[in-house]
Amino acid sequence: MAPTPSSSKFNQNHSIKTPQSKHRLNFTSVRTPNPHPSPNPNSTVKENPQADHPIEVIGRIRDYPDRKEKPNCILQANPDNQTLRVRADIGYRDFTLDGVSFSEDEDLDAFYKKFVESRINGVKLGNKCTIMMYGPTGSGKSHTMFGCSKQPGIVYRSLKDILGEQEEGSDAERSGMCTFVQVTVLEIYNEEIYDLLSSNGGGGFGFGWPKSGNGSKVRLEVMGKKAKNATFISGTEAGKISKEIQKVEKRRIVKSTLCNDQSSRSHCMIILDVPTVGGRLMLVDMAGSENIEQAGQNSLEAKMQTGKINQGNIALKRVVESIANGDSHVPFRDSKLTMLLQDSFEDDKSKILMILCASPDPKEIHKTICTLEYGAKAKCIVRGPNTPSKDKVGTEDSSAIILGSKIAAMDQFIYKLQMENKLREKERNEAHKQLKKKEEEVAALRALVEGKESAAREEEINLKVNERTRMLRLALEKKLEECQRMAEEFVELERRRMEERILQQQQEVEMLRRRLEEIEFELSRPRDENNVENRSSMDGSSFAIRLLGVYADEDPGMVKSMDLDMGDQEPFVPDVKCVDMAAQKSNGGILNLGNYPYLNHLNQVVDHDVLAPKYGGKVCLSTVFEEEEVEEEDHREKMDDEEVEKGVIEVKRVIGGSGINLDAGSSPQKFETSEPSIRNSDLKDRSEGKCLGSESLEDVDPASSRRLRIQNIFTLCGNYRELSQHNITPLPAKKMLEDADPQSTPFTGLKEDSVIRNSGKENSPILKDVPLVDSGKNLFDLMALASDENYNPLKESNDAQPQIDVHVKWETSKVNNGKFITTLKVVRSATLADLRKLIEIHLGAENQAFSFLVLGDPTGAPIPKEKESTVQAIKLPICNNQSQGYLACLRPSNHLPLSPVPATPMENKLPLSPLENKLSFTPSSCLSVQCDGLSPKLAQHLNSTPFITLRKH
Ligand SMILES: Nc1ncnc2c1ncn2[C@@H]1O[C@H](COP(=O)(O)OP(=O)(O)OP(=O)(O)O)[C@@H](O)[C@H]1O
Repeated sequence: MAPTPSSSKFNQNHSIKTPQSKHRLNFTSVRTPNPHPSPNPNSTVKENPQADHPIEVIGRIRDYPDRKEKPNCILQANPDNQTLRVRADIGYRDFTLDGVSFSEDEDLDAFYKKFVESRINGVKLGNKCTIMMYGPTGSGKSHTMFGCSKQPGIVYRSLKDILGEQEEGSDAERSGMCTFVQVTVLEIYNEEIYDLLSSNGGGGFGFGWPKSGNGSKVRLEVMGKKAKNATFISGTEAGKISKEIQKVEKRRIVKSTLCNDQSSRSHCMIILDVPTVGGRLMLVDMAGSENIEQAGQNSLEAKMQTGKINQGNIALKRVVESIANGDSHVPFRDSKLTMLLQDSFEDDKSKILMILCASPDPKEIHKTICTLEYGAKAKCIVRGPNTPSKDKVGTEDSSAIILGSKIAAMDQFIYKLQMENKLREKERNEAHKQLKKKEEEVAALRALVEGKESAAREEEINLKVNERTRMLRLALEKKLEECQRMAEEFVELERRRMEERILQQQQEVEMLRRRLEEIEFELSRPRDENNVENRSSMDGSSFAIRLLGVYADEDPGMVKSMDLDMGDQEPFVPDVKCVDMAAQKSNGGILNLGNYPYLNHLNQVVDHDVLAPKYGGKVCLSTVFEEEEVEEEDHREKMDDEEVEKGVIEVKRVIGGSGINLDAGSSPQKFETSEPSIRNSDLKDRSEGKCLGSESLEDVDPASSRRLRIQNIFTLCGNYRELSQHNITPLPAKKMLEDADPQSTPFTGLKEDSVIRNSGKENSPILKDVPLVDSGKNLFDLMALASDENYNPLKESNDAQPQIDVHVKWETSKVNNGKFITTLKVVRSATLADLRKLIEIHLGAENQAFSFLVLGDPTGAPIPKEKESTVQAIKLPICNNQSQGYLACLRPSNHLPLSPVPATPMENKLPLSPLENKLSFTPSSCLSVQCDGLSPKLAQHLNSTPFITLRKH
């Protein structure tokens, strides 16, 4: 049997110190300076400057060249290459080592030269060195130790380094100066030591090499700190020995696990003795420390196997901790591995290089941290000085030495902890500073975002805002006060105006009342005084004569009904609606206003049902003509029994000037009167052909007849009243005409031949070309003329006086450019007063205040209104145009508006009754020329005669 290295004669010179001998580890040959001098001057370290770290720890971080996507590296080496930082999501942790190597940066060759070569050189000089690979499974221990096909590992490189490039039979070998080595390869599996160089079927060196890896392994016993009877190979050629080692390497028990396809299930120990110098190199490839479940070892055998593997690792851990702690007992014998490594820890010349293999994979972080913790603890082991006299001293001295060594180790450990603490504190301070800096930046950004850069600026803005708000509030209050004052002034002004108007209207009402009394007085005179002769002799007032004639008892030709409703409350705007009877005829009873341009916008049919409730309770004035439809004079006799189609001409004042077409024939029963003057009985009489003149009425009821007259007159005298409901019973026109006295009525000669014809010219007013019978005809005459569409000028000219044309225009001034108004056809005897009436009708408004200018007059002065009735139209200057008519030049009065439109919007909103409103706009001179035949008071009263509705029979 080949001698074991321990039994080699080269090792006889080395003293073997065990814990039992109480000798502490001490290196004397290869000593590295203490990198951490004790800060404590009283510590034993100072007293023992020889204190040394027997274990050096190097981190070897593997690489994953085969992976396409490399994992994020959780390990980072500091620039000094002695601190390895493990980064995690929650932070990091630093481990101080003697060196760090990343296989990505340094291949095995570089790693070897950097961290291993120096130790190998020491072995060549006779030192003892133990290089052990420690780390979790799959971390690259075997790879680092044995290498791969491309690059050899530490075993082969060290062998080569120790033996050099020697060849067999060289001069050096012949002279005996060459170096040779003895190599022993052991496997510790399941706490058994197997000799990988020996097999049951083979011999030892030269002849005992196993032929193949399949041979059964020889189990060895441990004797002391060595494997008893272990086989070794010796030689001087590195190549040969390397090949043999490669062969036995394959004999290791390898198993595929979840962590590693080729996981080493055993610890492998290669012992290289250099007998010539006494050097010894122990290379230990430990099995991976692993979690049983994680490794997928579920079977009992696998679990026991893994447990045994871990037993060696745990025992080694305990040994390291025990030595680091300075325990008096170091549990070397807890495992076969530690038993064989005892010399490495105890021999002063022995140096341990622990290579911590780790993975940068974040999944392996837990194992990596455990490995680094273990290595950091091993690095702390301190070996005390080996005093020459220690063997001689007694037990007490040895104890003192041990205690001193322990104290020194503890001091060293404390110092290291303090240094680490300081380092941590420094890092914490730096982190705190950075945190503070970041917080300041965040606060500055937040202040910038929120616009709170400075409190002073904000305060300034607030002050400005407050000042501005105060100024605005003051200005607003000032304006409010001003508005309030203006409103009060305006209200006061309006109130005064109202009062003035009320006063004025009261005066007018009083005046009307007096007029009424006068009229009553006149009407109450004896009947013989009211005959035509007497009337014609009364101041030549033709209008009064006609008025009385109209209401004379023997006037059967016309029936006028005038309703008076004293409860009128609605404001109304002057607006005239004339309904052409002829148009009604041709239109089947429906009145057509389309021929009247100024009423075109009013051309809509309004149902009486709509009007009845609206105007039923108002003060109304209406005169209704019921015209018999007579086609020819020869058929008059036959028409007595026929139902006569009736037309209604109504002139209304309606709010807002809305136009109305009345279909009088369609629903005459809706025009029921509320006045006794036109009762149903009266109407019934009418339908029977009786004349409803004053005389007939008096026959029926003298009191009511009188009342009717008074009301008619009152109505004529100027109240603006709204048309109300009239119940019109169709009357045979012929009967009415027969009953009428042609001598006693002013309408004699008018009949259906007297018309007001629409000339059809563009912009022609309704009363254009109106033939004026004579200057004595009043408005009734004129309107009666206008109601006949069958006007024949030739016939008229035969029955009446010859006519003249009067061209009416405004006087040229700054506000009026002499606009032409119309041409009127009047009889030669017509006066300017008659012209005035026609012009006012033509203009469609009653407030047209103007004066006639006699242009031939050298003064050019206007003719006073009182004299208009005395001046004939033929006195006007002759116009030189083709028609050879007369020119009536009108000068608008300044004090009255040319338009009936209210001057101010407030006038539309006056909170007065219609009567009050109307009085302010009542034209004072509207009909003055017509009143020449009456007393001044009556004439004045008639000036405010309202629009009327005529019913012609
Ligand atoms: N630095 C590296 N570069 C390239 N490949 C490597 C490196 N380290 C390890 N490997 C590869 O990883 C695999 C596992 O490595 P290895 O067998 O050395 O791990 P181990 O620590 O010995 O595991 P176990 O304890 O289970 O034996 C091997 O295939 C190996 O070639």
